Amino acid sequence: MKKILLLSTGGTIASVPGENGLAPKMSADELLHYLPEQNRSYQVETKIIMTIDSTNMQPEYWVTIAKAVYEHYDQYDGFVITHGTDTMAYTSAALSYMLQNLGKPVVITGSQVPIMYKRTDAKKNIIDAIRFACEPVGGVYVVFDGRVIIGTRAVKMRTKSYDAFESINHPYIAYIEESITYHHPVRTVRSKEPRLDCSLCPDVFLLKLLPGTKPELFDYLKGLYKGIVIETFGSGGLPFQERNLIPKINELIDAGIAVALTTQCLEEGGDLGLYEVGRKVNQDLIINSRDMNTEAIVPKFMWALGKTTDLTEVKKIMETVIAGDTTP
Ligand SMILES: NC(=O)C[C@H](N)C(=O)O
Repeated sequence: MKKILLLSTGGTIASVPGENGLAPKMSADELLHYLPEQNRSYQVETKIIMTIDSTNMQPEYWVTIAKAVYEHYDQYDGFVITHGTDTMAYTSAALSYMLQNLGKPVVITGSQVPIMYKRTDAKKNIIDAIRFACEPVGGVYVVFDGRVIIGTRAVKMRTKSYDAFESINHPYIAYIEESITYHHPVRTVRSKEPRLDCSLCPDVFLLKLLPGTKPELFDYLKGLYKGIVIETFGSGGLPFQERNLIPKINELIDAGIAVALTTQCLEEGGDLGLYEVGRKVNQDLIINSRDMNTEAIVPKFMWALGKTTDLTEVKKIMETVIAGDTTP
């Protein structure tokens, strides 16, 4: 019989209505009590890690979650983490970097509707997550609405519908119905020991450009952050007429701040070399995020900057494919 550890962190799934609206209150044990009794081929044990709305998630809490999995790694066959949906994709990506060489599944799930409500999606999602946590695969996964997504590729697309998450720039791994049907192969490392690598520098900023972004903004950011992710237009376009951002970005790099460029387009990634507007920045040190999702770029950047402040090294880590985060 498979032994699974269910770790709860809060979210809508564990929320109850109160005077100020929905707030997470339930423990992992209470969540489990809502599941129908069935002839289970698994045994689930529980542990509360935290009880927060995932809006309040912090990089330091990702470390707490990673450590909880790592500390119990040998005692269980798989792990399920219940989590709020709003920042679930950031957490799943963060865990994908911090938990290396996984030979067992770490599955994150949540729900759009609290488990105590009649029309909840929580029961299905938890049962699906437990079922996938029994599979002989390693790595971090998001299981939601019957779909399995690798941890670095999930994006929350919808605020209300049950199919909140999509796998962006990567195929779905599997679909969970009566049985689990795989659609994409997963590589499981069994020969190596799992490794906890949770060096994190939280000083990362994310900037979405708009027509008219003020270059002076970067002077302010320079003193506050060690890494800046810029969501550019289209394939990597940065404005260089009127409010010219290029000198400011090069100044940041000269000051030792790492700059990663990505695109505001959700699908197909950026290509900095394509247009004149993308080629004008310091090509040697600017980080090209290609088709990584922002939810993965941010924790990866924190993780890379937690190891080194050498911009060449940071660029190397960021541009290395890890846990399927970029299309090679
Ligand atoms: N559906 C949810 O879980 C949303 C909730 N605000 C959270 O992220 O914790």
